[in-house]
This record gives sequence, structure tokens and C-alpha cells, in this order.
Amino acid sequence: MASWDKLKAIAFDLDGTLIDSAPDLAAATQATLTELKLPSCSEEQVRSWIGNGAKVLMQRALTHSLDRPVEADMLEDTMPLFMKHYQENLEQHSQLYPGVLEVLNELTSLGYSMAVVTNKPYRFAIPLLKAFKIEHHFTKVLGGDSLEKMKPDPLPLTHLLDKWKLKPEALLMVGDSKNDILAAKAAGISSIGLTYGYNYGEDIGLSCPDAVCVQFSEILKFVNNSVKVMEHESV
Ligand SMILES: O=C(O)COP(=O)(O)O
Ligand SMILES: [Mg+2]
Repeated sequence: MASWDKLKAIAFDLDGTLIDSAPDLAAATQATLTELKLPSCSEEQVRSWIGNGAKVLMQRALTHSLDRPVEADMLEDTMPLFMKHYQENLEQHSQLYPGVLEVLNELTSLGYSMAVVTNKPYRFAIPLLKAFKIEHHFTKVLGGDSLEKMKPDPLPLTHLLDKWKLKPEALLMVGDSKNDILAAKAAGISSIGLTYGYNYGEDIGLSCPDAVCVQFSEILKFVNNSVKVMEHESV
């Protein structure tokens, strides 16, 4: 178990962690397939396809599978349609998960540096955070297209460590997907896995995060502890 007493900063995943964005991602995916006169899909299917950014979501929607390849030209033609549909309805049916507002307020007042590290394209991440009035909590937002690689690659997290001049034990990743946990492990930082989001229908515990939480508010249990230790040590 990583040493929680050195924690100074937290990186949050977005889709399936802070915001239940699946209903709008599903609506945009369905509108795209309809426009292309292709077989549609259910919201449940889209929930199991989210996790590796917009392009992979479209690949999965076009093939109705997690990993079947699709012709590059077909995918390139599909992307602008999906981007248009999603842009038009980013936050119609999406919702903040319970406890997110309260916990972010608490963590901000405790003095943690906070970032959003999502595989969602950057251009959607910012308006979505703004729509739910939580963008001011985050000093850094990294989208799936902000750097050369996205989660499960550790690059977005090692980038944060570099930018914030932090040692790995000072940063925690909170997410709903194995991509979040794999990225955290590869970056050498600790992680909390949330059970309520999208993880291809798999149990997040199988990815062995340092802790598993069933509700967002549970993360305070771990994080508050570390603050108390820090206060105690500095006396
Ligand atoms: O949009 C996705 O595919 C996943 O986004 P997330 O990294 O915020 O969960
Ligand atoms: Mg997620």
C-alpha cells in the first residue's frame, strides 16, 4: 500500500467518476449511427464501450464489439459526426454523481492540488466541468488528446508529477476504470477504484487499486487521514 501520509495532490478521472456522462455519450453515438444508416445500440452497450476516448468509442459502436478493427477511412468519416452530435448535447442528461460537489469543496478547503485526467477529448472536458460548475477546483485538466498518450499509459500522471514537482507518493489517482488503475500503477502512484462507473462490466477490484470505494464520499476517509498525519507531523 502506498504511503497516504505524503499526499498533496489528487488526479480525478471524469467519465464514470465525477460525472455520469453515459446518457449523452449514448445519445450522440445513437444519432451518429442513425445518420450513417447503421444498426443502433443501447445506452447499456455504450456504458460498456466508454473508457478509451472518443475514437475507440466510435470503433466499438461501428463494430458492436470491444476490439474488432474497423477500416481507417470509415472511422475518420464517422468522427466529425459524433463530435458534432456530442458537442450539441454535452450535458442534457448527464449528472454529477452523489457527493461530488461536497467532497470537492472539502478537498479544496483542505488545500489539495487537484487535476482532471480524462481520456475524453479536451474540447469536451472543459465545457462539461463548467456546465456542472466544478471547473474551479482543478488547476490542471488533461484530455485524452492533450498529450501523446492517454491512460492506461502513465504519461498524463507523470506529466502532472513533473509539472507540480511532486514525488509519486504525493499524488493519488481516483477513477472508475482499469485504465485509471493501470496508469497509476505504471506511474508509481496510489489509486482508489470506484465501483459505480464504467469498467467494461468488470469488477474494478480485479485491477487491485490501493482502495475500493462504492461511493465518491468514501474517498474522504483515506484522504482526510493523510491530512491529519501531515498536520500531526508538522507540529
Ligand atoms: O471518454 C472516455 O472514453 C473515458 O473518459 P474518462 O477517462 O474520463 O473515464
Ligand atoms: Mg472513467
